[in-house]
Amino acid sequence: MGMFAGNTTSALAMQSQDHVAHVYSILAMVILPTLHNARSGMQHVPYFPLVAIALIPLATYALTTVRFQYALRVNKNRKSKNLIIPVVPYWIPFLGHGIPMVIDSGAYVAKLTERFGTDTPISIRVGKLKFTLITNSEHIQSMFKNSRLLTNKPVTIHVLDHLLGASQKVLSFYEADDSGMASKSRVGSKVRSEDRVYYFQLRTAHKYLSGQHLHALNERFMATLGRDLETTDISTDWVEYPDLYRFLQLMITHSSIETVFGTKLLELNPTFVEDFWEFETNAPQFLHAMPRWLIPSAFRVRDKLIKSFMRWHAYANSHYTISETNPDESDWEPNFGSRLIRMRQDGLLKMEVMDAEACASEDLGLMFGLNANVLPCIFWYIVEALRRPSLLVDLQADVANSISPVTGKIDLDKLAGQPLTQSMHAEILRLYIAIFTLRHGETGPVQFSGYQLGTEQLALIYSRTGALDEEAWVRSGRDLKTPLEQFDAERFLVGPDHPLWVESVEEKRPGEDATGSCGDRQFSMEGLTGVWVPFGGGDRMCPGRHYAKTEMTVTLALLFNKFDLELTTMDTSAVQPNLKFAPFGALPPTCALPFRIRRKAAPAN
Ligand code: HEM
Repeated sequence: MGMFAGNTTSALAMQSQDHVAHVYSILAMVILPTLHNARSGMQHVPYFPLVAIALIPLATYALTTVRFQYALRVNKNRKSKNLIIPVVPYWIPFLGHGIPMVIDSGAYVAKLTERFGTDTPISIRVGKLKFTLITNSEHIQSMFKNSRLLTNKPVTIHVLDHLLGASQKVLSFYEADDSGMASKSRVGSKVRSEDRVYYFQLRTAHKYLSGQHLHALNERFMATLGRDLETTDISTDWVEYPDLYRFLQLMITHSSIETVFGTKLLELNPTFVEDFWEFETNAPQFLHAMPRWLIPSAFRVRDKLIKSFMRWHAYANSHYTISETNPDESDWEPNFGSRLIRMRQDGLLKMEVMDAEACASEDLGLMFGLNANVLPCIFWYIVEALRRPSLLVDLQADVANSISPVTGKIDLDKLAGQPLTQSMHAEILRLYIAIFTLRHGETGPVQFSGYQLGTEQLALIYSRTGALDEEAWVRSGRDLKTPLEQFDAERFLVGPDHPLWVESVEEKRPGEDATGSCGDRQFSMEGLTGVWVPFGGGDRMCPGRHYAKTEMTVTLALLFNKFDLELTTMDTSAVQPNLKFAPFGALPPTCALPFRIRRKAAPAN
């Protein structure tokens, strides 16, 4: 049975009625005798305060249940306008749903979705915070259409504060930016154009992670990783390693950092890659706002990373003058690396609040975005291929089909458009990303699908909801030969006799989410908007998604081109995605996966 099967609004209403009946019977058992006793002077009995305290949760649950059911009833009559977002019943006043949200928010949101279905958005309370869970793909699309009115400010500030350790001055600076995301400041905003930090961050990321700049980054990543794999000391004899994830972390992160941030950051800070991954392992603890005294070594390594960035910024700024207007400025140079980094530095230094430490924590944030989600995805990309030898052969055939006859090198745009490679990439993200996307109406309430997101509410969209929602996938025209809990590299492929097959597939520009077609197989995302959301959505959708795809596909292509790589254990069932990292992004493996590797012998001649 589907994860959300049978969860219709009426089922929801019936469930609520059951709750109400249950609550009333408890109240009848506890409150009525208590009232009677109270009247007859029993309040002097020593356990009376305990009974009174016990009554508070009961009364709260009763009231919130009645309110929940009332909302459902009203919605039934109103059909599609001015609908009320029902608040999930809770027991403890003020705290609301805080305890399960703090313990494991991903699991709790999944549980609520399973219980209440996806027809109606539902609201939960965590102290003063009010979240609206949007689980229906049409509601999600409707919400993302309002991008201009929405912000992710509270999330950005939480990340800056707890993950990146930004100062109070920086947090207030972000808080004060009310200029919006359009190229012109919002009317009435007094923020200096140089201080439009949200607009600046997003515009810079979009500009320098797409088009010609993306092309340059892709090529450089391929060349850098190719060089690093060539020069690594793995010989033509088999060598065993205990942990594939660790091996990839050290190997790929180095190439990825050099591509985006240049060579000097790593030269000046030789332990940077190891430090970064130690910091990253503690990301859930930081994001749960754990204080320094509870995780002192995690804080120490973060302090070290901040100092590493500061040392590098000081060096690079004294050896290179950044200028956006300089036509000779190349796409990449060793001090600052890519244009993305140079243009960010340039803009950040124009913001008065951005001192050396603040600039360092900004780049730590970008470094996190660059690596923390991609590396686990690369790991699963390789492991799922190794688990199915014929899949690995087919993926390598995609690579072989993408070799340019002119240059003899992989044509990355062609590789990115191969249907199986596209489907593999989409499936890895579907299964191994568990991320909350949050939105907030910045200037007033926001309407979506007949509901209203109040200014005090945060819309919460969980990538795993759509990823595992059978009803939504069937609605999108897919037949689910493999259950959604399982991996299927061909999940996004359709054949000529499939209703989703498109006769003439338009040529798309590099970097766009193209529909790839090759022979009798076509990659199709049709009907999955709002269902497949690993990169968020709307105007703020991850600007690094195209580069992330290159990293995954190129790593597999180069690794298996240069090396033979085999798992040394046949039973990999213990290697599961670690849900401790939900809902913060990609899920690393729960345990180490041993493997062996040897360099392919050079072809004789
Ligand atoms: C598998 C890999 C990745 C995943 C799953 C991922 C996911 C996300 C998500 C969910 C968001 C928030 C989107 C929203 O709120 O709608 C985001 C934002 C962002 N990502 Fe990624 N990301 C990935 C890789 C990358 C890479 C490689 C880069 C950089 C090169 C990057 C840079 C960014 C930036 C700069 C933002 C913030 C955009 C803003 O200012 O709102 N990401 N990413």
